[in-house]
Amino acid sequence: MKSVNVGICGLGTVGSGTVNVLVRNAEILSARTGCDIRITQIGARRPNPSCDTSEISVVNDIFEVASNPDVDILVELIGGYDTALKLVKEAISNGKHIVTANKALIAEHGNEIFALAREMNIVVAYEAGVAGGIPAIKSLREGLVANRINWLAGIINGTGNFILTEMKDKGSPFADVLKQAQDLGYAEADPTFDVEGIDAAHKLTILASNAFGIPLMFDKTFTEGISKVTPEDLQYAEEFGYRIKHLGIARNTDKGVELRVHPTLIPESHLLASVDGVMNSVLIDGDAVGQTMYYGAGAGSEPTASAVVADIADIARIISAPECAVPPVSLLSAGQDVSVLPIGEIVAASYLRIRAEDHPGVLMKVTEVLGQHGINIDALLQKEARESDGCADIAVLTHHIRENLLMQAVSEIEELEEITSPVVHIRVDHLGG
Ligand SMILES: NC(=O)c1ccc[n+]([C@@H]2O[C@H](COP(=O)([O-])OP(=O)(O)OC[C@H]3O[C@@H](n4cnc5c(N)ncnc54)[C@H](O)[C@@H]3O)[C@@H](O)[C@H]2O)c1
Ligand SMILES: N[C@@H](CCO)C(=O)O
Ligand code: NA
Repeated sequence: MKSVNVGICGLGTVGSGTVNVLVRNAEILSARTGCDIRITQIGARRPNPSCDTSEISVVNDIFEVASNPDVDILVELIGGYDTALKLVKEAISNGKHIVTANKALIAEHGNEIFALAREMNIVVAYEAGVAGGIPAIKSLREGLVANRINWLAGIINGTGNFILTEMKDKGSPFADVLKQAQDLGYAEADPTFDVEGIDAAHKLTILASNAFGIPLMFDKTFTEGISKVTPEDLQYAEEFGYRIKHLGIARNTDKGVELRVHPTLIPESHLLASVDGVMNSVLIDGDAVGQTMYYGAGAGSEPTASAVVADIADIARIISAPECAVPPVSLLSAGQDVSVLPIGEIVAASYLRIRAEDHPGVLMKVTEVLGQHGINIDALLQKEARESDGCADIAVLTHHIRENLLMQAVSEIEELEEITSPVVHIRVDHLGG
């Protein structure tokens, strides 16, 4: 049986989970891959009581792992950009295959990393970085390989989904729920990455690249977080028969590719609407298969380790198989330049929340502005004025409209003297329904 030697850098939440899964399931893994997969070295600043490393060589300097001749696969689980990039490049240059859970690194430096990997004939695998334990990348790369992918949409940040769920179900304050997610090891080192949609944009960039065969285009991904979603919006959405979810959406259109992350109203009857808590889900529409949907834990120690170890097993098979039997672990294609549709050009239905002074005729003025821009109202509700400020909320669902046109109407509504605060705008998506 061929030995495959693994070096792990970083022994935090995911690193310790990876050690535990590799050790606990060693027999199953060797039966399934035909390889003896063993951890030969760990690079860590300190031991982690969540896993037993007493029989493994542990060094402080992670760069020792990158140059260790007894390491075939370097597993990067330190997170962050600069050191991680240096480590991965050094390991590739030394002929080591890479497994990483670092979506920030792949989304922002992946084009450079893959170019180097191609030169060196090295595999770089990153399943754990996208939707944690869900085999989303593997599904796109292998299970759906026959399809032209039309679009995909996903709840791909566990922390954000956890926050929206707790706010809706328990009315819990934002800060308390975020603290809980941090304590459970779900949140990024900088939790604004979760809350402001940057983490989801990293993952969407990677999904879109795999789905459409395009370069990684994180800089062109439109990103809006959940920090401005209020309990009122969650409640009004529910009254309209919708839920608000933080979605990453990638669509292949005639005019260009849509790449966007933002809070989204989706019909309450849609399967994605019931994906709650830290769970993730990815919905993919392919021309042959139609829609397929994947659901599972998007974060956490062992769920994420499950994907890290799956990548290690894939690479073990590749390096132990005769060349003619190499399984299909492709690198991202270099792709060609593609145009990404500016957010103003997308055509979507929308939810607007307009806070207005409670005077006769205000509702008419608002609907008149919408009508003048050719914006059709699908549904509307007005709430009683609050005693505190004498203002009432008007919530509107519009029909599909190009976003630039809608924004013109919104700024005209904001100019009306009875409108006391900025209009809240959340996009609506029926997700192919
Ligand atoms: N936590 C999750 O649920 C989850 C899920 C998917 C992906 N990820 C990604 O996995 C990676 C690791 O996340 P985590 O949650 O395990 O983070 P973590 O903070 O728990 O662990 C990172 C570990 O790396 C160590 N480290 C950092 N720099 C180091 C260095 N130079 N030398 C030695 N050790 C160093 C830290 O001390 C820490 O123990 C990140 O890229 C993260 O985005 C995490
Ligand atoms: N912070 C991320 C971890 C998984 O990538 C999340 O909450 O989804
Ligand atoms: Na995954």
